[in-house]
Amino acid sequence: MSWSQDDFQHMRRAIELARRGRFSTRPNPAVGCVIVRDGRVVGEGFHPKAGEPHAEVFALRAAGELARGATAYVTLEPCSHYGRTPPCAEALIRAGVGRVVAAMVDPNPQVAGRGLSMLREAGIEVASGLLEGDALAINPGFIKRMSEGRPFIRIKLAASVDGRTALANGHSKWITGPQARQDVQRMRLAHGAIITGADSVLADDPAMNVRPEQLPASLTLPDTWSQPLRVVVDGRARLAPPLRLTAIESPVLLASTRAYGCDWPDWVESWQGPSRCDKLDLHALVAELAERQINTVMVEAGASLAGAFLSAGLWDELILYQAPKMMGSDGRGVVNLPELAEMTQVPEFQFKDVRRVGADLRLTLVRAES
Ligand SMILES: Nc1nc(O)c(N)c(N[C@@H]2O[C@H](COP(=O)(O)O)[C@@H](O)[C@H]2O)n1
Ligand SMILES: [Zn+2]
Repeated sequence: MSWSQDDFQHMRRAIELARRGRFSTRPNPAVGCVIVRDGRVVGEGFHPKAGEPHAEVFALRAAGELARGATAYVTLEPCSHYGRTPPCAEALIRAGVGRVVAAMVDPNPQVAGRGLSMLREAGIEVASGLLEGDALAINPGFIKRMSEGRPFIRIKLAASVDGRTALANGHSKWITGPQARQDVQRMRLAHGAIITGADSVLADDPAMNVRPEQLPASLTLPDTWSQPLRVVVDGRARLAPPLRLTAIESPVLLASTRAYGCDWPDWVESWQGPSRCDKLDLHALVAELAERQINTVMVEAGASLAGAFLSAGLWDELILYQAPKMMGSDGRGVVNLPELAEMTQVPEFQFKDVRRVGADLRLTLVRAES
């Protein structure tokens, strides 16, 4: 498929529009649409929130009669099904567009190519795959859940340059600087759930929420944003109020293998899952989160739980903030892994991105290519 300079320009704009919804559309994907007639943009739209119209509908409304014979650039294949809203493919056909360019096929099994087929069958010229990599990068969680049935899991770690997270006596505040901590706030916003462990809650009494006043000033929060679900892996149900985490009125899920002997506020739900090797089965927890339509999960946990997610293969991206400090070999390590006897057993990663955040480094690692 060959694309013109104009095609690239309009799809780039559609991607920019899609990104406006990235903090508010979950469980839906963030999608953008641009309608162009005779080289002139006649309509633009993005999906702001699940339950509200899709990007194509906003763009068609803006274009009105000018949509007839126009080209619609959409970052995701137009939908073909009745979900919370009617099919966009039908709306595009009714509006009489002449050409539809999609960046990628919708991995939702209810759509999966049917939207593009409907358009083709109606005589519309259809092309797909323009700036696909950029479109894939907007919705990693939606794509993961639709194609593999589990959320995209990001493990966040913070350590000194010698890989320590705390002194031997447990003191750990603060390893990274204020800009790295602000970066974590921004990252939390993009996740449907944040997971931590009971040990971290008992040691640090964290709130685990997004604090808008701590977000970068350059970031405009849409009115429709929501707090991520805060999840605590508390296998033996050791937690009890009062906790900062449960005092803040936004959803918390306490995941354990047994019942609690105490009462929690209405916004705190306890969920009992199966155990595996005497611990809460993390596969079952992740499946439960997918069932609850959580697309992206950030694990912000201590060395044991982070290591357990890694060892179980339940991860897609590792974010490691490294502070220019040394805490010495008596300090605590960043992840616990089972004892390894051979170098061939050492888990290998590859760097996807390395950048400075204030005084610290932020390393993004993914699985090594085999
Ligand atoms: N092409 C397209 N544009 C949008 O703006 C969208 N939000 C979607 N989403 C697809 O439709 C499903 C959600 O449908 P409802 O909002 O429930 O009607 C979502 O799972 C995607 O497959 N697609
Ligand atoms: Zn749609």
